[in-house]
Amino acid sequence: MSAVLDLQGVTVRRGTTTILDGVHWQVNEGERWVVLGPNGAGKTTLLQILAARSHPTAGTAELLGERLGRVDVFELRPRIGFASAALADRIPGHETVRDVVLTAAYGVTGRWQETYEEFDEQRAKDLLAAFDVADLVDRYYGTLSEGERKRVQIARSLMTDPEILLLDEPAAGLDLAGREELVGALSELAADPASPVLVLVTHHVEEIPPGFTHLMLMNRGGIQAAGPIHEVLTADNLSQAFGTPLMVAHGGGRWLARAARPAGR
Ligand SMILES: Nc1ncnc2c1ncn2[C@@H]1O[C@H](COP(=O)(O)OP(=O)(O)OP(=O)(O)O)[C@@H](O)[C@H]1O
Repeated sequence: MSAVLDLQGVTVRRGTTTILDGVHWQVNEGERWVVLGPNGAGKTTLLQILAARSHPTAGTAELLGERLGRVDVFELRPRIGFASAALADRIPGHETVRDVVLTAAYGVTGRWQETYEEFDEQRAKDLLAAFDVADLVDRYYGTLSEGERKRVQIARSLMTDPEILLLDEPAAGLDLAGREELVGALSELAADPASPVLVLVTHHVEEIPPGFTHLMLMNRGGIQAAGPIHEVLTADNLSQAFGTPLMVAHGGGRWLARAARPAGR
């Protein structure tokens, strides 16, 4: 069985700066990955490659068996769901929630003159229901709370029934209740065998939904450690990646991290 994502020596340079430095990484069918790392580690740059929105400067990236540089990215992108703050910023505030989700079928963010089948309409409704926002279907996107927007964005990213789903900091900006609801929804997504391969980027171990199976810890454009989450998410690995002594605890399917030495001592 070939890997769903296969990066071999992926390097990204911008000018004289090396942002990703020889990344080797494989993701297989059924896996649910968290990518964790400090500011500037290269997480967003990595996701841009995985979303077929950027090419490596060196090395090879195979997404769904297709090598970047040898494939029409416009055919590849609908097979890869992607939700990020940058994409969300392009959604017009006057778009209805229904259209925000529906327009993903054409890979656009504003409804124009496309026609949609009843099948598309039903799928959009089902996805909104799956993320508990079905009752918002006629609301304008610009009137939603941040938590509601995040759920709509994830529903949108699943509209094309992708084989990979990339989520860039989905809990950023949410309050505690909003974060917990989103973590619950993502945990259900992770548990569903019909879900695509999931890759979730975050800065915080508290945002890792139960059911995520693997972790890649990034640091300075490289991989600090990668593998099954219970092997990789250790105090030593986390402390090295974030450059400060940290402790890690696990319970009830959730993770928690804090300074190894309590503040003030
Ligand atoms: N076009 C560019 N030219 C020069 N440097 C860049 C460019 N794009 C990104 N960088 C640098 O590459 C590094 C990695 O950026 P990236 O956004 O991938 O990190 P990140 O892990 O997503 O960070 P954060 O957690 O803060 O979002 C940063 O130091 C950033 O300043």
